Amino acid sequence: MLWSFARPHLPALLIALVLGLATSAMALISPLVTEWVLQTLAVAGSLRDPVLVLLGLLIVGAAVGWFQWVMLGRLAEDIVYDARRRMVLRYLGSRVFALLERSPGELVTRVTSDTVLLNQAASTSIIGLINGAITLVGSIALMAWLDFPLLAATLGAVLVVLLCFTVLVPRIATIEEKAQAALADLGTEVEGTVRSIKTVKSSSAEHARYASVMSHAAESRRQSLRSVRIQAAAWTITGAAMELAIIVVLGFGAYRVSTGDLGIPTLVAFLLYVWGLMGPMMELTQNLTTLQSGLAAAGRIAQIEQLPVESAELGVRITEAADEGSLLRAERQLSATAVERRPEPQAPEPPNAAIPVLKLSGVTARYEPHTPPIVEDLHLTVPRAGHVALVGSSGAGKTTVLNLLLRFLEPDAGVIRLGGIPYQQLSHAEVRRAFAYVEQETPVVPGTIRQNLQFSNPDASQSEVEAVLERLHLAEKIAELPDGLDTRLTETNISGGQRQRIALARALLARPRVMLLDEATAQVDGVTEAAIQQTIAEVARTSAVVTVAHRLSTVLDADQILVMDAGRVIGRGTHQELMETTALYRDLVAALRIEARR
Ligand SMILES: Nc1ncnc2c1ncn2[C@@H]1O[C@H](COP(=O)(O)OP(=O)(O)OP(=O)(O)O)[C@@H](O)[C@H]1O
Repeated sequence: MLWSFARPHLPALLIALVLGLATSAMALISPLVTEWVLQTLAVAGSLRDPVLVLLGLLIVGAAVGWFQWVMLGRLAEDIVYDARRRMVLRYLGSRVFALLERSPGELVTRVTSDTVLLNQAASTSIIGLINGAITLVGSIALMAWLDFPLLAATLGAVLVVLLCFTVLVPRIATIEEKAQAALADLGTEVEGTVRSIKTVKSSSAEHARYASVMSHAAESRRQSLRSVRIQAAAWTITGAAMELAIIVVLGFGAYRVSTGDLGIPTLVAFLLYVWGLMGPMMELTQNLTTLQSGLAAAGRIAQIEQLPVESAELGVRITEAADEGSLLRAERQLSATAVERRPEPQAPEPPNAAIPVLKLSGVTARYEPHTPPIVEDLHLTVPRAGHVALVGSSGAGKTTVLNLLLRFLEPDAGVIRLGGIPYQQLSHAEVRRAFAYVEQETPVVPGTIRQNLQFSNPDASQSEVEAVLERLHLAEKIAELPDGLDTRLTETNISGGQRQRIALARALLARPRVMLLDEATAQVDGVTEAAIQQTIAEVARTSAVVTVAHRLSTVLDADQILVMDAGRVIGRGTHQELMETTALYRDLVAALRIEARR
């Protein structure tokens, strides 16, 4: 899996490997040159040549080392960038409720921190492992050439390290996985606490939240500490084994020098190799541990692939980084959506204006398979112009109808038609292009107010934007902000009602065939209420408006009202008709009257 992230960067990886090997080769030559220096000293010869060679090795080694470092850095960043690109595409292409089911904190950590663990594993440590292994074998070969008995003593120590690897490395992998999962949980906790900070404070629940977040922080610490302990053990054993090897070589070598079997220059060169072995041994230990964290991260990143996507074109493979095709297809699909969204300025009326813009026939839908349907056998016709209001008690399935219209949810049975064409024959983008949607909780989309207003119609002109702002009584407020329309929209610089009006302005600028409005259940201020009412009335003259109505004024104005109860439509008609025929409607209206009077 890890290799699949590295494979597209094979040429860079190979160059970095060759450079690494060159650096290692130079490090391997140094002790031999040292032996040469010592031997030259013993015969009182000129030191010029060996010293020049040593200097040359130093300079070339430094230059190659620097270049390799930069190359590896770039490679690592390329891998992260590529993985992030794939993940974000997958998020944007996935089915809405599959994405919403996962915690935002977790989705964020996958893109931000898991990718960083991955990059090192897929670049530096793959190369480090190959390089370390080759250097190790090279050192051992050169040591065998220098003195075989001394090598046998050294290998004893190397064996200890290898044994330690086989026992410890699999454990590091398991623990790393747990440590990263604990980190993601912590992310989820912090994110949720910050998001609900007002509720937390107003309920004096800081302590409870603090305890909960800190218990996750403690768990993360505990898992990371376990990982640190094992890594420390691996490092200590490696270090101690190498120290031991040096002592053995020193003692045994000194004995062999005293018996005349070994020259001092050879012993020094051999010792330098044993010292030099430290490098590759440590490199191997380090890289194996990094590789384990990377593998755990890659596993978590790969889970993103299980998010079901809306269409095959958006099915970006995360672990098949070499599969550039899937990535380009998804990017093309997204940009095609952006192009399609631009409304045609004078869309010619289709020849048969009698065909309703939306028609739902016998639609049944559920969020999870094998659960009771949330909407059952729904029939609904939305004419090309006019206002259809959905009313009903909480949980009746009104928002679910909007989810069906926007194709966030697919029906289990029945057909939805847009302008007479079944949804199945249209792409998700083609369906959504017909709509503008104002959510109940009007979220802040990251960006400036201008971007928030224009992202569904980037071609809207300045005068159109100004006109819409004027109409929704927002112009004055926006003029007061430090950067006007270019002020970043935050949760605090705009009030809830103003944010709703911004969402409404965005919907108006999109000039949709159908405007969907999920009214806020909470009371909104008078200005916003009047703006909503006036907007619905104006838009409904030329196009369709479907509202989930929570206000009396909205209900009274509607041309057609559907009363929903437990997923079914139990009454439909005008206000007058329903007052006479439907008891639940009378109750609802009575409740709204009380609300309105307050
Ligand atoms: N993503 C989801 N997954 C599973 N069940 C869901 C999901 N969204 C809504 N439901 C369930 O569907 C039912 C209808 O919800 P829906 O939001 O459509 O009701 P509503 O009529 O709009 O209510 P309200 O007026 O309170 O917003 C509820 O029982 C809810 O628990």
